[in-house]
Amino acid sequence: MIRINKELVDYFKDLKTSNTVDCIHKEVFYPGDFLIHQHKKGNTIFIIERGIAKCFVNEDNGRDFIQEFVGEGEILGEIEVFTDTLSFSNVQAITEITAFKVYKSDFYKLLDEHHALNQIVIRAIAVKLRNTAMRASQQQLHPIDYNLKKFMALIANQQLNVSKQDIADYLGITIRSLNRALKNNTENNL
Ligand SMILES: Nc1ncnc2c1ncn2[C@@H]1O[C@@H]2COP(=O)(O)O[C@H]2[C@H]1O
Repeated sequence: MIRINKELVDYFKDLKTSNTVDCIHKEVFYPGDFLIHQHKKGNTIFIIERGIAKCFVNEDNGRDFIQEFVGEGEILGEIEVFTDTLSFSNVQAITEITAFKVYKSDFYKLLDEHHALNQIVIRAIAVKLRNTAMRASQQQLHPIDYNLKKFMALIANQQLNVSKQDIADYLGITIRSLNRALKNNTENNL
C-alpha cells in the first residue's frame, strides 16, 4: 500500500510559498535513483511532494525486503536524524519524484519555530509505527495467498505498475512462491 501524508506536504508547500524560510530545497529524482542509502549517513530529511518510492532493507543474505511504498507527503530520513544513527533502509524512486529537502540543523530549527509542525511530525511517526506494526502482524499471521490478494486489491486503484520482484520483496517471498500464489489465486478465483 502506498502511504501518503497530506497535512505534512501541505505544511511544507505553504512554508515554501510563504517565502519566510529559505532552508527548504527542492530536488528531483528519476526512477531507480536512491534518495537514501542503507548504512549511510545522510544528514537530511525529505518530504515527497510528488511521486512514489520504496523503502527496503537489503539483508545479509542478499535478499531485499520492502517495508513500505511511500508517496506524497511521506517524511524520509527522520529516523536517522532523530536517533543519530545510520539509515536502516534504502529509499529508491519508483516513479519520478520531486521532494522537499531540509538539512538536519535546519529541520531542528523549523521544529523549534513551528509548534504546529512538531505535532504533524509526531503524528506522522506515530502513524508509521502503527502501520508498520499492523503490517508485521498481518504478514506473520496470514497465509501468502491472503496477503497477496490483499496487496493486489490495495494497489489496484493506485495506478502503479509494481514489478513481480517488488511484490515478492514486499511479501518477503521468492518469485517462485509468488508465482505459485498467483496461480492458486487464479485457480480459486480469488
Ligand atoms: N515501514 C516504513 N514506513 C515508512 N517509512 C519507512 C519505513 N521503513 C523505513 N522508512 C523510511 O526509510 C528511511 C531510511 O532512512 P531513515 O532510517 O533515516 O528513515 C527511514 C524512514 O524514513
